[in-house]
Amino acid sequence: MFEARHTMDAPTTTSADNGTSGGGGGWFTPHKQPETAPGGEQETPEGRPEGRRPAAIRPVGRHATTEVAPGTDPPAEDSTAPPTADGARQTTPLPTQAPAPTATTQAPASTAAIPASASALTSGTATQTQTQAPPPAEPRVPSQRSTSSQAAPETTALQALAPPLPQSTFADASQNASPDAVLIRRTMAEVAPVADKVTSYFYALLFVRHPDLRSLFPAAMDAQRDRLLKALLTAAEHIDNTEVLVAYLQNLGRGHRKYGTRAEHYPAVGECLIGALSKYASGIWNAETEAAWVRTYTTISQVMIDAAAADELRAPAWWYAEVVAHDLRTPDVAVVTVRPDQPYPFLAGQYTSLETPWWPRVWRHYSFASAPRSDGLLSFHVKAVPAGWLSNSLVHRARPGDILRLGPPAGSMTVDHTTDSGLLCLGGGTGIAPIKALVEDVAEHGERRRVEVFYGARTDHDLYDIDTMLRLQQSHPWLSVRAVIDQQAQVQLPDAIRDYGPWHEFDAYLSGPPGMIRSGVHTLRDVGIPSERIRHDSVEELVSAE
Ligand SMILES: NC(=O)C1=CN([C@@H]2O[C@H](COP(=O)(O)OP(=O)(O)OC[C@H]3O[C@@H](n4cnc5c(N)ncnc54)[C@H](O)[C@@H]3O)[C@@H](O)[C@H]2O)C=CC1
Repeated sequence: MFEARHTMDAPTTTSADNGTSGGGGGWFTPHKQPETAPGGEQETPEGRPEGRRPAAIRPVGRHATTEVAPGTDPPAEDSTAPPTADGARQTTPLPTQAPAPTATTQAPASTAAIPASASALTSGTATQTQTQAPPPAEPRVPSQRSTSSQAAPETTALQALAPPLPQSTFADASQNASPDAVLIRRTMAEVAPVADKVTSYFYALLFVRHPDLRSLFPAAMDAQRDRLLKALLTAAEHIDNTEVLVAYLQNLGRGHRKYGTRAEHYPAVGECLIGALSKYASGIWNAETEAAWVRTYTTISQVMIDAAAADELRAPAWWYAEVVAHDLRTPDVAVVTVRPDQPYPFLAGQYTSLETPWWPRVWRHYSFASAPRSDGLLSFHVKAVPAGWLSNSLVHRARPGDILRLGPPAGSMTVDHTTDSGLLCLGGGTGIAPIKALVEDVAEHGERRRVEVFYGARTDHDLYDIDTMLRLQQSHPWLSVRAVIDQQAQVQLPDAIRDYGPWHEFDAYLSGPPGMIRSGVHTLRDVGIPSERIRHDSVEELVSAE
């Protein structure tokens, strides 16, 4: 289902370890190395480009737990427990209430499962402080195409841009796995039942041992704390799939620049990752397994570091953007238009990550609702969701003059202009935003490609952008727009296409809620569109943002 046309970013450098060298061959030092105090002496990297390689990592798992004194409290966190998505108060925010990481103490369970999607290593500016209760998880809007690259809407970690790695791409990855991959997956299987504990322990270790890194993360870690770990574990699990993984990690590395992530942070993360895994996979953990993780993490982090370094040469870590228009289309949907402080290059169909001044270091993904414009303005369709603090602030609080921050563009749900295939576009709710951008993109290329848009909404009142779409239809004879309203239609959005077609000559684009994406992929395959011609935002990412 993941299309193969995804364009990989050019390699930014020759990455250090390809995962096949000897154990501990990177700057990441296995636990058998003499331990040193946090921030103390570290192994000198060898044979690496100057300056950008991080220092040695020292895993701190069961072999190092005595370094964290029992009863040691992790760095202070907001004392106000963040509300959960359903409005309830969370009683165990992390890492504040996480027991000190020791060999015998378990961190509190989180709600996250380990293998998941995307990314966010750290986030936001370290200079801002936040005293309000942090926002709970919020649906994010992404758009990574089901291709190999990354996701939509960043979820996560190594954060907003951490495009989710398409799991299904690796359906057959278990066959012919490398020895390291076998050991990695064995570890993952071992920790799967205690994924929440691994997550909690990982962040507790990270913030106890490296308190300076705490300021890179949002005040509220409830929604985002597992993003980094998820991204790392997802990448590790697919370490054999070089092509897809490199693109994913490069995007992840670039996306982390806006959080203030630097090369020297990676060893700290690596040692805590190994520390958490070795503790909770103790039944199978041995020197061989640790060496595999060291090699794998070294490879992963080096690709990210190199991509970030290359990106530094051509783009800012983030853009400031002033709100210049705010159009409340329904009681809970706004079209927000911003003017970036400097040129913002992107492609129609991509998404960005967005931070408001009201929730520092909390980023969410939103797709660009227009193709690139000559005036440089960008627009987003934002729906205020229950308990979604960032989306509510964008819909109900943002006004012209407010300054937002934008991360880099991401996602590969873009139009392939090398073909003249028709485009079948399904947009559900605010998922119509990138679909509109794709239509504008086709129009600007002056091609006479058929574009068939199906726009789904719960009620006719929810068709907040139908006027725009109908205007486009009037202007372009090659464009057809059909509204599918749940309350009135016999079938939901994806199945509605069955009454039209044939579609087997079309490229398909899906954008909307995860359920729509899932059923849409099934329907599209069923009507004869091959998987490699179906593009959509990452379901993993969408799910993780719910
Ligand atoms: N704002 C943006 O830039 C983007 C938003 N998205 C995602 O789009 C979604 C939009 O949310 P809402 O507007 O509340 O949409 P919604 O929940 O009201 O659903 C919109 C329509 O999608 C279809 N649909 C929904 N669930 C379905 C299912 N299980 N099976 C088949 N069809 C289904 C129906 O036609 C429904 O009317 C969010 O998940 C958001 O993350 C995706 C890309 C961009």
